Amino acid sequence: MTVTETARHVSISTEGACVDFPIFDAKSRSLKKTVAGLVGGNIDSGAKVPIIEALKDITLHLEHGARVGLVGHNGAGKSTLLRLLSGIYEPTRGRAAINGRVAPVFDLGVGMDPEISGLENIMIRGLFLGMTRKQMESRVDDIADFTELGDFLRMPLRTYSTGMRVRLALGVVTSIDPEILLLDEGIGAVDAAFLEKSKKRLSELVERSGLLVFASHSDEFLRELCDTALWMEHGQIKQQGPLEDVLRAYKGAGG
Ligand SMILES: Nc1ncnc2c1ncn2[C@@H]1O[C@H](COP(=O)(O)OP(=O)(O)OP(=O)(O)O)[C@@H](O)[C@H]1O
Repeated sequence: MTVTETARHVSISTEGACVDFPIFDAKSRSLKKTVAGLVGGNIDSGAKVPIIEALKDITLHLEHGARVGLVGHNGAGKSTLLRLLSGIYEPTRGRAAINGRVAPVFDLGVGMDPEISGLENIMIRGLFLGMTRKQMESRVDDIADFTELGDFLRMPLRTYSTGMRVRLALGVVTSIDPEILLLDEGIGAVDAAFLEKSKKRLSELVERSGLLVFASHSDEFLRELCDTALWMEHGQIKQQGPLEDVLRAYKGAGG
């Protein structure tokens, strides 16, 4: 597919989209005692079954070229929004339309098999992220070099430390060519030197991708990858605009 064709159709639109989670085994007494805090989505305890309103009335239009950072307190709805934008969650109400091939990178370890080797996992993970076998075959050597895992690449993944797994996953993720890249920060486990090395590859990945939405608690990372931002609070969009404006407002509000 040519760049122009990609540019023409890559987009995400949502209209009044809501995502609710009914909780069937909640303890009603302790819920009544709950005081409203900054953290988490809204809980509607009026109904028979309490409902967590993780996302409420999300109206959003993102086009090719968008580089959007997601900020907000714990439980504000960032991960749920990424899942809605990826098509993993259908809106409970409202609508969401996604045009383009999505690479959801929420959990770096997802799609990894502990019983097969690092090299085999590189292949499997690449296919899961929408690449073809041929594309992965031409990239596997480069990924293997990047991870610096050497002979461990022939060992089963279950023998890896957490940081080693993240190296492998980051190697694969940063080698793909996604139309829509949805990224949840999960890279804390690698050592500082490797993180520095990953930044360049991450930036290049973002440049190659048609549209980026990146949920992160790190200003530094957001500045590196995004130019606009969306501030989520209690499942709603509190502010959307240029990255620095949104960061300033969010920090000013105690974020
Ligand atoms: N599978 C689920 N079942 C029930 N409630 C959920 C589920 N997933 C998310 N929630 C609720 O939805 C709200 C939003 O959660 P979400 O994970 O989207 O927040 P977040 O902004 O990504 O938080 P964090 O920064 O802590 O990762 C929270 O109140 C959470 O309790």
